[in-house]
Amino acid sequence: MDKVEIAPMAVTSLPWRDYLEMTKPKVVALMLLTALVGMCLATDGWIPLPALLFGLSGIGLMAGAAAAINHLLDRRIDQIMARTHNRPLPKGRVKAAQALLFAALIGTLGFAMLYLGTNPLTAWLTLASLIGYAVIYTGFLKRATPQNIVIGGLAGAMPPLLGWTAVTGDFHGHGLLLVIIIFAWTPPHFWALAIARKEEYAKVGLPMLPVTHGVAYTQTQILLYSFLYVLACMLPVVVGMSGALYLTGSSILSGWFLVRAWQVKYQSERYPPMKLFLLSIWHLLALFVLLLADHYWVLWL
Ligand code: HEM
Ligand SMILES: CC(C)=CCC/C(C)=C/CC/C(C)=C/COP(=O)(O)OP(=O)(O)O
Repeated sequence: MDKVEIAPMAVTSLPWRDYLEMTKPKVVALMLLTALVGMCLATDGWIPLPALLFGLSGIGLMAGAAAAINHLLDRRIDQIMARTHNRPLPKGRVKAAQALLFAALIGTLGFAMLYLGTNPLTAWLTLASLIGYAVIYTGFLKRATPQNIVIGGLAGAMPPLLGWTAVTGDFHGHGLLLVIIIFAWTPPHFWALAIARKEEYAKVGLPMLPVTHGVAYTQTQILLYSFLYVLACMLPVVVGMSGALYLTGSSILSGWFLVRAWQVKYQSERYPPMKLFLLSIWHLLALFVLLLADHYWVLWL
């Protein structure tokens, strides 16, 4: 019997994949983990189910909408850069109007879920984060200053606080402290990649730090922000939010990150910046899992 062959195009051109790609699903997934940790640390009991379900769905949908707007506004520069030229908009698989409609739909749905299912504070704060990333960072800062990701990084760092307020309906310094950790993490995370992609950013005229100030200066900044990051990682212990398990685990993680950041500065032939970019993602993930483990470990003792 003849084999029935499935044409590869039939698989690769499924439109939902393009829409999913525009939401930057892996980035949003890590953000949702940090939001979940914010929720868990906000309470000693169970997270109320509506806050958990509507909170995570709403934050995820609005972050996905912000990412889709980023794809829309960046479609022309994305077309030129090798890393991004295959994206749905530059390739014409999704039209600009479709992307806008998609972002508006999921963004509105996310806002409604947060407003009605959690509380107005969380809905407005998440909207502010969406505007911070999609409009202020993408539309303005990214093209204006090499400090773009330091300032714009605040929007991406917000999810733990959003998770916190989804549960409590109120600000708390401890939630803000988790934001500070991600805020300090963002420059080593992004500049490590920016060094590796320096030529591409220069080609499209984006003023990323390695383009405007050179690789050596960026490596120094990565090392300095890595010190800030490990200091920020100690804050949960300093304020008594986390205990011995977190202290032990995060100290090991911090030492490891500092050694790698030091190597990026002084031995980059042995440890290239792109490796630090990948490490940064696993590092933040491990750190937030530790915060969670420490929280429940202490409660169950
Ligand atoms: C302004 C702040 C940020 C900037 C400029 C930035 C930049 C980037 C860039 C350019 C990539 C793409 C790498 C590629 O396509 O190969 C990336 C990947 C990634 N980022 Fe960030 N990032 C930021 C904040 C965050 C935050 C807050 C998180 C999560 C808490 C995060 C998690 C990730 C993850 C998980 C990936 C890997 C995605 C994948 O492999 O598809 N980033 N980041
Ligand atoms: C509501 C809320 C929590 C909003 C946060 C939204 C969000 C998805 C932030 C992502 C941060 C990020 C990946 C920035 C890279 O953008 P880039 O344009 O520099 O990178 P690119 O060239 O890969 O697109």
